Amino acid sequence: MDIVTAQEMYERDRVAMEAAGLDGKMLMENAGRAVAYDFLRHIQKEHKIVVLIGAGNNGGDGFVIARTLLNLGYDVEAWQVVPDAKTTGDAEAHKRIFQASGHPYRLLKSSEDLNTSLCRADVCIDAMLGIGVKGRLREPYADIVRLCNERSIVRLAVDLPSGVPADEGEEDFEAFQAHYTSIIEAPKQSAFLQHTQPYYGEWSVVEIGLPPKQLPDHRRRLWGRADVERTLPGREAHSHKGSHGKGLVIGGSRLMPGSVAMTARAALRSGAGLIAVSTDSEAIPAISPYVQEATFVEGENGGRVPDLGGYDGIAVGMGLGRNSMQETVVERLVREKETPLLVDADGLYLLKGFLGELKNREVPTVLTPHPGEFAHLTGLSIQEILRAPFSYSKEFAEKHGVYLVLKGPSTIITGPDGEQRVDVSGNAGLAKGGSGDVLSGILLSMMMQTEHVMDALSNGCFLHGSTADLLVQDGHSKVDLLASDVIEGLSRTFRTFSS
Ligand SMILES: NC(=O)C1=CN([C@@H]2O[C@H](COP(=O)(O)OP(=O)(O)OC[C@H]3O[C@@H](n4cnc5c(N)ncnc54)[C@H](OP(=O)(O)O)[C@@H]3O)[C@@H](O)[C@H]2O)[C@@H](O)CC1
Ligand SMILES: Nc1ncnc2c1ncn2[C@@H]1O[C@H](COP(=O)(O)OP(=O)(O)O)[C@@H](O)[C@H]1O
Ligand SMILES: [K+]
Repeated sequence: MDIVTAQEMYERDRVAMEAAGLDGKMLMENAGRAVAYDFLRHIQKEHKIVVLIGAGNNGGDGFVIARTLLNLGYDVEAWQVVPDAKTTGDAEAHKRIFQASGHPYRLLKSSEDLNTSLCRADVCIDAMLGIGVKGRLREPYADIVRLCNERSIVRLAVDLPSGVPADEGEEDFEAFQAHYTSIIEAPKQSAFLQHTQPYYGEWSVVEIGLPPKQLPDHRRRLWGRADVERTLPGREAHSHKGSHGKGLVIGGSRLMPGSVAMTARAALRSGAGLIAVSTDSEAIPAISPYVQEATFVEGENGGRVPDLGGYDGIAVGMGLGRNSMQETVVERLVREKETPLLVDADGLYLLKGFLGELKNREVPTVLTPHPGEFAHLTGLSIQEILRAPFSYSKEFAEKHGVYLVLKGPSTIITGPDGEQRVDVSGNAGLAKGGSGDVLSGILLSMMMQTEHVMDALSNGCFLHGSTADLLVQDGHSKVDLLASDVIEGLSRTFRTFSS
């Protein structure tokens, strides 16, 4: 499913009209009806419903929604919150259809009148502003949004909660606090950002009849279960351990043996054929009982970088430490040009001095920072990154020729050509030390078994997050979940794909 900016959404509507002959009124009818039927899951016949209608096309959708619900026998009051002269075009046309169907609407004169209605209502549908919002809410919208947010009432939003910007980059806003948002056609960037996503509540997307084959490809999409089913590598009856990748994991130290142990075990649990670990010799006794299937390797004079020949993928950085000796390890790996490389955790800190060399690597380089690590790599603040993660990821990945996995509740995966995928699986049970180490192991394994790196990374993120989701539905809570539980839970997730 594509993720769009407001501009891209307008472009899609234009293409639908020009290339497929759909007209704006038709799209509005489709949108309003699809949203109304989507809302039925959240409303009951005995509910009193208030529909708030703004001046633009979002308001036009509101007239269609109110008419559809009235036709179905629901108790609906439609409130147009702006003067009649403000509604024009398709929205005005649908207002006429609404009236011609025998339905009256109320015009907002003062917010007290509306408040009386809201006091009696069980459900409030926000069809005031959608992707056309610019800047902070003006009156009367700001006042109405405050009234709605204060009331204990079910709040449903059409396309976007009014006031929430569609695009990333905007921080100064006030908005309708929805319990549920029915998004029209394609999720907007703000559905995935830490500061805007909470206004949406739960959400889903309704289809309104745009012609998929004619639409521009903005190369930014939500990665879901169906995509994983389509691209997840299988296991041939005649495969052998060499068919599934020989990986090297470099990291861990005397005081941090667990990280690299979890990476190695997660890689094996995700199907890697062979895993070798290069770590501090003092850490080996702690690691080997936990991953008996792994072998241990070392470089000359007990060094961290062994002979790198023969591996299908290398992951470096988990629990590695950050001194100058380890910096040399990262430097050597960056200059090694034959093996796909994943860099995480301490490796990312040490990588900063060698960013300029990444472009020279001839095989994929994958960086897996959380926002703090990405801030270190870019010199931006965490807040700046969270405000516009799509653009900063794209800029960085294109500039350095890397695959970037920017982790968080919505993980953004960006390719060196700027393509982006978003994974929203996972839950706050993963907000615990070690989750990232497990993800690195899964990603290393997927990279070695999948030709297409973007698929490998997207699938790996999905497997990690959806395992955590399965575990908290059954057997665990978000409080007790451990990173090592996610490793053992992978078997359940893989079984859902093979059955
Ligand atoms: N064919 C299509 O495109 C389809 C579109 N669809 C629907 O249309 C929606 C987009 O419609 P849209 O472009 O009319 O914008 P919309 O969100 O209604 O807002 C515009 C109004 O907001 C006002 N306004 C702006 N900022 C403001 C502020 N800060 N504070 C207060 N007011 C503010 C602005 O006023 P102005 O600045 O012009 O005075 C103008 O009156 C989209 O989200 C989807 O629901 C579907 O029907 C499917 C087909
Ligand atoms: N609240 C959350 N919801 C969903 N996923 C989360 C949440 N918090 C963390 N995660 C996921 O858990 C992992 C944490 O990685 P990271 O921050 O590197 O952890 P650590 O370094 O402690 O191992 C990432 O994959 C991230 O997407
Ligand atoms: K809205």
